[in-house]
Amino acid sequence: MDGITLSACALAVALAVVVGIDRTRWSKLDYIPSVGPSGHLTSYYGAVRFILHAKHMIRKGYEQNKEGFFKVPMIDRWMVVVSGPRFVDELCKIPDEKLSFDHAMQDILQVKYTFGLEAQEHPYHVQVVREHLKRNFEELFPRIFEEIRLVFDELVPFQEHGWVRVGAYSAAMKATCRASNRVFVGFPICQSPEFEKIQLKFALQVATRATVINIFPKLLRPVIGRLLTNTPSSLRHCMEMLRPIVDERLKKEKFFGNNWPGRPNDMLSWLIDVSSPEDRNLRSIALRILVLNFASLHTSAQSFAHALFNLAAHPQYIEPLREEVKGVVGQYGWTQDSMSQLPKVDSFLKESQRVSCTCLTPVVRKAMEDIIFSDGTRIPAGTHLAMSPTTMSLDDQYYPNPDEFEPFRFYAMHQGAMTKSERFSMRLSALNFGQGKRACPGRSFATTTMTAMMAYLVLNYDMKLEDGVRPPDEWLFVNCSPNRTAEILFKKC
Ligand code: HEM
Repeated sequence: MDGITLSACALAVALAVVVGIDRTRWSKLDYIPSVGPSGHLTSYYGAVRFILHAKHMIRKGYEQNKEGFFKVPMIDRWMVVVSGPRFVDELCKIPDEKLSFDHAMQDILQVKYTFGLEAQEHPYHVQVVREHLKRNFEELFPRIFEEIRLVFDELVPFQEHGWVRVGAYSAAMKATCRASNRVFVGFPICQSPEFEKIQLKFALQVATRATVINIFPKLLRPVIGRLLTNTPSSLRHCMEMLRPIVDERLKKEKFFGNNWPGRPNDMLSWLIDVSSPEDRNLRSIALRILVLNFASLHTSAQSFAHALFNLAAHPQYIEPLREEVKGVVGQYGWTQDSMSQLPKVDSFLKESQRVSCTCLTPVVRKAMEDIIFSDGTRIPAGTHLAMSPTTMSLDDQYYPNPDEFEPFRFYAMHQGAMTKSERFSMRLSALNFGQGKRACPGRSFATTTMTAMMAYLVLNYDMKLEDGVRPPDEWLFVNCSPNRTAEILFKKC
């Protein structure tokens, strides 16, 4: 054996030992049923399969453990999935100090090396979404709707007769980015392609870099993390774009306090309002805008693109949706309140989220101490515990004909008194936005904005797919993106 071969063998053995030792840390979970091989080394085969086959693997685990626990292999750990009403209820009652959202995110998103711990340590942006955005939404809705109208009129140029091809994924991304940033940073920055690019790139890079860092053993992560981090450059770009506005507002704030005439009512002003003196600066505020776009953009845009594909694949539902929108908007106009009076559009969006989720495990928590469930199952400290509402939603005990796309099934459920099982089905749907104290604070903003976008489109356009067949989704781990290149045909009606 020559020197190079010998060194390569030594390196391979060392890596196998490090990796094997890393896996033995999880031997306390041996008694929980696994999907795929469960040996310290063989489980890596399952972890590699999980990259592209998470949906199938989690569904298999669920079929075998519908009311209980199973585990799925990730590259860096096992993730335990909890199923069935009894244990979902129990998990929901465990406080955040014991089952931590922040610590799970630190591991999954490698927060320390992607956007930094400061946004988690001083989460004043979450307070702003939870309180200010909700409180001011009614007043802001006309601006959001104006942006929706402008962006779709640009994206689907008028053509007198005939169909226009539009890339559904990029259209959904652009529309969502502009509609939400109309409230986050205001006009004209919300319409800047450069600003949009910074937000999209940051979100994608955080996800990709976190995935790469997580492939390496714990010992090497600080080194890899520092080599890969992109926050400084994204933050610098975002700061450059926001500098003129934020500097001016901070200057006025100093002279006039927070009530000067003409002060814009938007996310930037609210962030300035609630930040502590140490955080009231351009850097901290630009970081919060990046983080908020990270939390809101891909989730909303992907859900909306899924809904567009589902509608274009079932164009027979356009007319009943259009009738509903015509009636309500004709009577009340485009307001936040009128958007809450569109039960068929709402049902369509919920059903779309049920059959085409963006994330199989929207709720993940890290056990900060050993957690014991009522059947005696012990989840050791350090374990990631997840729920997969989408997988449960494909079970016929909660939804009849679960694999069928039935856009008005939620509408029908609301018509009469709900059964116990239907109430749980509604809960599964809500779990796509998380649960408890850490549930998504942007839920009503996201659903109202998506409702307004869908209502505007069905009122103004016919839609179809070239061959009538929904293009395949793109899976990566537990995340499901709608097809990024497929087009939908639109015709002004
Ligand atoms: C369809 C769109 C959306 C979906 C499916 C979604 C889903 C989620 C989920 C599953 C969580 C974690 C909850 C948990 O673990 O219990 C979350 C957290 C969060 N979401 Fe959303 N979200 C959406 C849109 C938005 C929007 C539009 C905003 C902002 C306006 C937003 C802001 C946030 C924030 C700040 C958090 C972190 C909360 C915290 O740290 O306590 N999301 N979201």
